[in-house]
Amino acid sequence: LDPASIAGETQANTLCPVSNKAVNPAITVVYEGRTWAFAEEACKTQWEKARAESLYQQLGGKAAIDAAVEAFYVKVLADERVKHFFDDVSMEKQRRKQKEFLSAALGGPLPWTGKDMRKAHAGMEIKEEHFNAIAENLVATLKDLKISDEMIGKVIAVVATTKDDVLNRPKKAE
Ligand code: HEM
Repeated sequence: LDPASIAGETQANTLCPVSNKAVNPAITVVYEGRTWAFAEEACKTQWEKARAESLYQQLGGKAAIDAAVEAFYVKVLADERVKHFFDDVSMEKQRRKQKEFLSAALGGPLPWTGKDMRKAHAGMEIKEEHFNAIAENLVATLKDLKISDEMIGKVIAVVATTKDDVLNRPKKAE
């Protein structure tokens, strides 16, 4: 993915995030403080529709995801089943990365540029019970935030797509 297709904090993107063509600077939308520019009106329409339909936006966008990840790691670090995995981890960095990863996975506007989930968890000996404990903490967090069971189910379905990679299981045949 070309960085020129990502709106910056202070300047708009120069390549269209939908068509990858040069943008028309007159066709823009401001989303969470960043100005996104598009090549065509149709690109803008498509992008806005994708945002509107995303779990990311339905959950409340950046503010909601950030708050959820903060509360999630409070639970994780209090959970005897999994807290030891994070003993030597910078939690400030971890919270930032998880916000970015989950935001992208749930359909937020910014791409994930970190490690793939298999590499990120390689060599940690994470077992299914650990994965399930982590998922349980996420469900409890979302319940605390009064997210509906239907939405929680959808979020967990997205998180579950990382399971084989996080557990370092062989990839399923495609
Ligand atoms: C449930 C799905 C999970 C997701 C979406 C997830 C996501 C992530 C992400 C985005 C990172 C940062 C990757 C990077 O550095 O670019 C990470 C790192 C990490 N994850 Fe997970 N994770 C999941 C499950 C787990 C589980 C089950 C455990 C252990 C119980 C775990 C333990 C860790 C640890 C310890 C790191 C830090 C590695 C380091 O910086 O040294 N994760 N995870």
